[in-house]
Amino acid sequence: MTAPLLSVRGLRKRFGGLVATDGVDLDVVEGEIHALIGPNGAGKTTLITQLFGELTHDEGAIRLSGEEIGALKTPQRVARGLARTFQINQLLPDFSMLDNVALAVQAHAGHSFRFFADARRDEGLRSRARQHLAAAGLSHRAETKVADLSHGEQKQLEFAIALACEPRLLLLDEPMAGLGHAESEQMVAMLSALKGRVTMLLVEHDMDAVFKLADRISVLVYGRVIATGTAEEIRDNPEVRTAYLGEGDA
Ligand SMILES: Nc1ncnc2c1ncn2[C@@H]1O[C@H](COP(=O)(O)OP(=O)(O)OP(=O)(O)O)[C@@H](O)[C@H]1O
Repeated sequence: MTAPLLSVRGLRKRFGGLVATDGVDLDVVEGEIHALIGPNGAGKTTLITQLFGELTHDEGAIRLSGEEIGALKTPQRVARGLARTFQINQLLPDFSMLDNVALAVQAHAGHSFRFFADARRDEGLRSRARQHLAAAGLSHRAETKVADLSHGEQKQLEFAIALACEPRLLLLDEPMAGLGHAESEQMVAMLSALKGRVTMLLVEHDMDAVFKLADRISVLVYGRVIATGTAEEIRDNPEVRTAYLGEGDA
């Protein structure tokens, strides 16, 4: 088997007496969409924040392409290819989508662009930003102000901004949350189109979306991965059915 892009071993995080992640082992292979599912409170968000370095872990190892990154701060992890979708409130509401993505390209590119380049004028920055907007299915709305976007479009814009970091592994925490049926379908189409181009670890409660998108699925219960496999394997796994899917989520 090819060495995994992300390899997590024995990751543990305690909040006082509560063990939120309890020795997580997880491998994400280059090119795949790997979904992480599990009941409320299973530790999925805690795991994502530990991977991104916003929360320090108590024990365990996190390796990206074989390099141990567990002691690194978030910006150093981003420099090595990790990205997480930004929160909507970090967008600039009075600027266009294109401006927002161009600013993200500028922030990520650092010295490779002119230091004082104006992201609202520099054609190099804007051309890269247009490519990321196209990948997120937003080309037709590039000049629209963020304040005028629908909730679903704002979520797609988060992707375009995450893509501006040119990630090798994108961490997605519930991208379908709060979306209506049509918006969810659009999001699934957009993620499908990105498949293979960016490796993704996707935390999601929407099982239809998970089963459509994921190459492999890991199930987290009480802070531990109890199973990893294809959609079919996970659906047929009796332990998973009892611990999660049997609850009526699928
Ligand atoms: N900062 C914190 N301090 C104390 N407890 C926390 C903290 N963050 C999370 N927890 C607890 O850790 C456990 C795991 O929470 P987490 O949010 O990671 O679960 P989750 O699987 O993402 O849940 P959901 O699907 O509902 O988002 C929960 O019991 C939660 O209450």
